[in-house]
Amino acid sequence: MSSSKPGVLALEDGTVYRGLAFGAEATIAGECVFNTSMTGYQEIITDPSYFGQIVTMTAVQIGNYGLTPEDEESSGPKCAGLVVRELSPVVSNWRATISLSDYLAKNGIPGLSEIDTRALTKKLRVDGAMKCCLSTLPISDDEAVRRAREWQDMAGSDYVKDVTCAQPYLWQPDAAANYNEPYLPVGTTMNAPAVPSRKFRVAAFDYGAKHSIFRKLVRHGFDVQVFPSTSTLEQIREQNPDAVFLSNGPGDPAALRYLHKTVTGLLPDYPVFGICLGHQMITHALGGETYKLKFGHRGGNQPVKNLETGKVSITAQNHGFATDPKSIEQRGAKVTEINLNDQTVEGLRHTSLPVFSVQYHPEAAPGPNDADPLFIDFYNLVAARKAGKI
Ligand SMILES: NC(=O)CC[C@H](N)C(=O)O
Repeated sequence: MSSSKPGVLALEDGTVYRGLAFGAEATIAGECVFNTSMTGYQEIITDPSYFGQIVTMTAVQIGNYGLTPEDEESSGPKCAGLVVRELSPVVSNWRATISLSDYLAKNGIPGLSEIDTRALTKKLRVDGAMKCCLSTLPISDDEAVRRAREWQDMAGSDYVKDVTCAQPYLWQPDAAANYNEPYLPVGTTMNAPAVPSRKFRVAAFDYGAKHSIFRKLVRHGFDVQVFPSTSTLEQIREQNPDAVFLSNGPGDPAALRYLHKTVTGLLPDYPVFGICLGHQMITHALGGETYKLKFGHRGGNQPVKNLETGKVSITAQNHGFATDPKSIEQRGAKVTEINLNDQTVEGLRHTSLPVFSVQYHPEAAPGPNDADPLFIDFYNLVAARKAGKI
């Protein structure tokens, strides 16, 4: 429940919103973004791609089903702060173990409610993503605006080093996997898709991955060895994986030159599947470019058209940067998917190597599961490579 204590959100353009504080007592600055998902606030808060960002939820009431350990997408909340219209005064869900406010307080993240999130979202859509300051402490409007302006923009910064794993490890299938399948009747075990009898070993770069992506890979026939982002080509080769996966992650993709270099080295040797930041790393590894979108795509209702099949899927997304299509078309790759809202690049495929990627999150969590077939495509690609067919 929100306290009766005031809190403030200030944008770098001088706009100030006053509301009620919840979560931790803190003053933080970051990039102000909005997410249009109707459900899944826990998965959003714990998605490491939001590192450095203050997330505004456009759904009008947040917190009504609480939080549960199985829904964590990483070791804890990763966004810098949370802004909502109404924080639910009740938590009503048999799985809930903690309220949103207590969870954020426990983890040092401030939240702000009673904000006109529709006005804020419209502003970000018109003027673009902005630096901001969120405070649940008694600071003046001027001080909050000053802190917003002082924040060092994410452009040029490496955020991946703050969220990647410390050591390589083998992903262990966990009980939470059961909760992330669609249409699972409560209390039953999962009616799993036929897992192929032959398993492949995938080396997965953790740039700030969500747990659900590893769960999806396991469910589609992969043993997942997770590697820190700084792992070298030699460390990967030593493991002799059948394929490489590049995860999502936070921050500016252009700033990560050491990752571009590693991926350039991997592309000729392994089947590679990249998502979101991983897709952007493939872009840069090929010598292509990424650029910042005006206000990004964040939510579970982003329409994507596959240019090869004509099929449209509704996807889960969370990104502020995109691939420049011309820059990759000159480098041996082609655009396979576009976002129907703004025609920006959502997928690419290399024309001669077994390499493909998507800008969206095929693991959803939260979001629709339209993109599930991509995991089957990846498995089939690896199988074809192992059989010497490609
Ligand atoms: N979800 C992600 O991997 C985001 C990638 C990148 N940080 C962006 O905002 O575009």
